[in-house]
Amino acid sequence: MTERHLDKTPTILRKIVDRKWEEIDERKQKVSIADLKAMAGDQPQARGFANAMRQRIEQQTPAVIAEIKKASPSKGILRDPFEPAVIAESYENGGAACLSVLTDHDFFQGHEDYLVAARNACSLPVIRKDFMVAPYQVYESRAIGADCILLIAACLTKDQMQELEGIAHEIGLDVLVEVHDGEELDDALTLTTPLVGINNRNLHTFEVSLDTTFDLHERISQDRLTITESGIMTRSDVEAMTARGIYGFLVGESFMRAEEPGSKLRELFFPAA
Ligand SMILES: O=P(O)(O)OC[C@@H](O)[C@@H](O)c1c[nH]c2ccccc12
Repeated sequence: MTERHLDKTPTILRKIVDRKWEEIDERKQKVSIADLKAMAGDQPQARGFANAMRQRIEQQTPAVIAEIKKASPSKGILRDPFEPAVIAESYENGGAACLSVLTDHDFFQGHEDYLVAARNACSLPVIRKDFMVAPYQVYESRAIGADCILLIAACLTKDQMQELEGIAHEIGLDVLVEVHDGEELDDALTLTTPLVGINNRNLHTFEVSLDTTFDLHERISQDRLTITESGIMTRSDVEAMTARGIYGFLVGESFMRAEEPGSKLRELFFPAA
């Protein structure tokens, strides 16, 4: 693979990506890419992820991607016991627009089965949250029923992102491209997807600053949908975003730590409802 980001790639991300390539090799021994393509082809039409986001954002209503995540490298275990189907239902009742499910095993304690269980428990579109580096994973995402995939600019070159986006769109998946700085945003804006996520978490230091969104959002044109990601914890964080015209959100931790994730979503985003 071309590794343009090698020197600036943060250690943890580097480790995760190295592990992904091993994992893909292991998986290829069990299920061939041809089998995955066939399974992907047998899936019913995807639930429109980008459309669900666009509809709300155009009405200037919060479009919340509610995340199902058991643990993270920076925070450890977030929720135990962890019941993806119960959480998914709760999120739908709380007014989520879409779901995000972590499927990475080794660093986030996620699983493909969690995505399947969550998606079956509700009618919301679901993004597979994982570290996509190869076409194999894109077909696999469609085969397990995902509606959208994540492309993280910090671990992919522009060419890789364009290739993976092309495959995703060809097989009916939406794409969310994630950036953390101006250079990554330049690459991301060469893609055709309307969904541009700005990660407030610095993957070198794990520090979170909402200024990342405020700064980069200025450079994103109206035809794209900005989604602010990570570190949204309070009602005033939400209001700081909507005051700047940002209505797309991706939130995990603050929901995962709440007893009722959907009630927490409602409290943060729809306090009057
Ligand atoms: O739990 P938080 O701080 O609300 O963040 C959610 C989401 O943004 C975060 O999980 C995330 C953003 N980009 C990622 C890429 C991989 C894994 C996880 C992520």
